[in-house]
Amino acid sequence: MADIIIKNGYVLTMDPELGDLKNGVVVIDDGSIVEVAESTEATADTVIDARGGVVMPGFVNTHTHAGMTLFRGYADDLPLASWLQDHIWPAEAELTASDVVAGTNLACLEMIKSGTVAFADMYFFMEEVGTVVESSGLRAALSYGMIELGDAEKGKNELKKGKGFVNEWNGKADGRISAMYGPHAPNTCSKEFLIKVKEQAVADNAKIHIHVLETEAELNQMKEQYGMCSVNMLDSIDFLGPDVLAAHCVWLSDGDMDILANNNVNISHNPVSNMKLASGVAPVTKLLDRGANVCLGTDGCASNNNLDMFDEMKTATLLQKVDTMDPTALPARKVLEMATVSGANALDIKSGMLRKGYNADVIIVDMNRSHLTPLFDVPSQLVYSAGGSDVRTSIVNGKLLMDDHKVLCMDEQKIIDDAKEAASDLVARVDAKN
Ligand SMILES: O=c1[nH]cnc2c1ncn2[C@@H]1O[C@H](CO)[C@@H](O)[C@H]1O
Ligand SMILES: [Zn+2]
Repeated sequence: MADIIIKNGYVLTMDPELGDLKNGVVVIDDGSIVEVAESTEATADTVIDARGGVVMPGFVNTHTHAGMTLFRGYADDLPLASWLQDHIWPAEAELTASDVVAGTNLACLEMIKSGTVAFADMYFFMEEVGTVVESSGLRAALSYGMIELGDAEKGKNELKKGKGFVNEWNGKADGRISAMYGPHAPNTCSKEFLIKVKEQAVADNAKIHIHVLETEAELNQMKEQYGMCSVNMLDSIDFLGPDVLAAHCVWLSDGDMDILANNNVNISHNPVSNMKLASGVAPVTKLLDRGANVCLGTDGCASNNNLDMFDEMKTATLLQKVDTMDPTALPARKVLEMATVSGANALDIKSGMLRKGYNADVIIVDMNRSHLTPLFDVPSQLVYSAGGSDVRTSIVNGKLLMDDHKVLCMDEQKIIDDAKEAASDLVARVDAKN
């Protein structure tokens, strides 16, 4: 007897070999998908009727700072440098472990409700973040954000903290959690420090999550400091490879794109954040033309201001269309692939596709809604018309986290109340200091 059978739904497998099943079944047992077919002989403890819904792999959000949900709406309509240096960093200086717990719980709740099954996070108090993720039921690749600012002594401490986290958390929660090294960016971490980080990551068999060429200011600073851009500098120290998740990659030359693609670097595109902070437009279409693995992230809630991957997909495609002045750019199915298959590849998890042997990380999207009617093309509808609140059911690692819009793994109201309180106390502390 299997654990769960989902039947009567439109199964969008995202598996190029299997394609879509207009009326199919997905059978789940012991955390994995054991069958995806037109029908099944199997029986299960739980049978979910997905009539009127789309059964699909859940989303992989490849760049966020979950704890930053507490800063949702706190400092908007500002350029990145001032946003970060004058508002976010002073506020983060007051953050406590319990604030990050409250913010990360809120983020996990929001992600579960909007169909995200896995995310890559870079932040502080990561042990606490790990504990929250473990109990939420989600899957995550977590990293402690190391900011060294060219200070060798600070660098030593940061790397020690990063290493401590990697050694303790990589593979935890039945393998749902992986731990990465998180050097913040090439302009906030020195070349010498980045060399050490790479060495340590290789030694620990851990991946690296880093911001790269998010702004023109970073590009100019790097040229001044090193006589070359971030991508060239990282390439010069053999930093780049399939173990690297590079967030943003907005200010790339054609040569930089070749380097990233040839080194199989995973690129997290975060279009909403890039538009909100007016950072620029990442050359996604050109990167994809070069065969690069481009995935999708929301970035933190202070620069988005939500964690909804549906918003991210729609924005990604609209932005490429207007940037290239080509309405055929980044079609719906391709952007869905970025949000599922490519994200799973970037985090090296067997999710992002409904296929036998893959993780049972599955969502059901309710299509029986006014704004989703009529339904001619499922990928188009998901990308251009649907939103996070259309997600009805969420399963991660074979466990039901939300069933028919009811969250089963956490106390929704308590999480909202705790986050409200933590945010207002935090802002009061920041105001008292400044
Ligand atoms: O878009 C961004 N660019 C650069 N830094 C960011 C962005 N969003 C958040 N952070 C900052 O990165 C650190 C993570 O450990 C935090 O300081 C967070 O505020
Ligand atoms: Zn970021």
